[in-house]
Amino acid sequence: MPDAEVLFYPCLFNAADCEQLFATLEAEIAWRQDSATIFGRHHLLPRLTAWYGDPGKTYRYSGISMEPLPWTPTLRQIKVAIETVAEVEFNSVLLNFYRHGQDSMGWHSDDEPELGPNPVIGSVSLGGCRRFLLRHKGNKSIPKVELNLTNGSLLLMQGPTQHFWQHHVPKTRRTVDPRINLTFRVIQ
Ligand SMILES: O=C(O)CCC(=O)C(=O)O
Ligand SMILES: [Fe+2]
Repeated sequence: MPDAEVLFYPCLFNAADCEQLFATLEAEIAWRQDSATIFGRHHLLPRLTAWYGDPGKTYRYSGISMEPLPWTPTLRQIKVAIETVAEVEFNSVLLNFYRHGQDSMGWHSDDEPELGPNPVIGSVSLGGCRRFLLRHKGNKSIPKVELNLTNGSLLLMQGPTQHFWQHHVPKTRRTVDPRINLTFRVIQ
């Protein structure tokens, strides 16, 4: 991929660990359905979300401001596991719960100013496999890149990726298992 640094580890966690991590996170995370304000109108987000991290690492996007909840042992366990691969110390994590195929994430870049100039995003997937697409923002002749974010995988996006590329998780009419995604971040 030009103008990007994207690394994919299909099996960071084994099947037994994935099952246990999914069940714990599904039960213990304070999932909520937020609404985003677009042109002055409120829209429920098509997924559940939660924000955990070090105290004071406030996260703002689409008119939402989230104060982090404190790390749980399970979140710390996942954080430590991916930090050895990413060689970065993350201080916060945005969690997404895709309940079914109609839950999704629209095209965006993770380029909020508080993420700094070249953010490292460590994205862990648990549960149902979903398609993940990347498209170049400037040059439409560069083909889209498609990945299947499998159970137990880690996707690292770093370097200039967020400047030049957007990504999304499309809806699907297929029957898919619920999916938990954790995007670990460094808030400046
Ligand atoms: O669910 C995913 O794989 C993508 C999540 C994402 O892009 C985000 O939280 O910024
Ligand atoms: Fe993202």
